Amino acid sequence: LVAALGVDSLPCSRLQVMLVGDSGVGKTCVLVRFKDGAFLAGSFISTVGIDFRVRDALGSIWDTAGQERFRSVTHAYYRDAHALLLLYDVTNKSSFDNMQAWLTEIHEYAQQNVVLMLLGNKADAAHERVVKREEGERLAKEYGVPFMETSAKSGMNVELAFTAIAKELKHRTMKDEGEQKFQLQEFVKKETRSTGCCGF
Ligand SMILES: Nc1nc2c(ncn2[C@@H]2O[C@H](COP(=O)(O)OP(=O)(O)OP(=O)(O)O)[C@@H](O)[C@H]2O)c(=O)[nH]1
Repeated sequence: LVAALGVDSLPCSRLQVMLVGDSGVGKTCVLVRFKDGAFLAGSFISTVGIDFRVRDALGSIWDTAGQERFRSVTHAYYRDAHALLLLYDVTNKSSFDNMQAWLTEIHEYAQQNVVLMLLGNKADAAHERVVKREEGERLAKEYGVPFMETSAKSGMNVELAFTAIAKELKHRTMKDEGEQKFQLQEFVKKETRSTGCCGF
């Protein structure tokens, strides 16, 4: 997992990362893209409850069901998560409107110091886009969370999202206080700028 996350070592053992957000926003696809470098096109198989796609001795990345009926199952896992990737779909307005409810839920069930990142997925689908990048940026700013747009289809920013949270977790658990503090927000801003995130 540590290698998959793109860092050399992670002092904190049993790291848990979770992907959350409405059904159909692309959580499973983002994780499959990260893990296998592939895109699951075509038929959409909804996740049931909770499913882990990446696991080793050091930790796991959990894919959760977005459907309301599984919510009580996923709540139970929130408090063990060290990091949460919260996704909406840029082609689905209600998935974006639901972000506030998700953020409230995270606040209620997750650990106070959980590493959180907001992702606007399906950025490749330019013609179907209904949520502007600026709207995502505004919401993220309001809640003080880092933000980027991703595409499981093209792979845009998928690895970067996992690398950014892994770097943040690594720096948080580092014993060496002399090390300069890692700034997740700054890292994300710089990296998304340098990769030119929205070239569609
Ligand atoms: N164009 C485009 N389609 C995507 C992208 N990511 C996912 N999809 C499509 O969106 C649909 C839903 O993707 P999933 O990854 O299964 O969604 P999910 O969030 O895991 O859904 P639940 O398991 O029900 O919570 C699938 O048909 C995917 O092919 C993307 O980045 N771009």
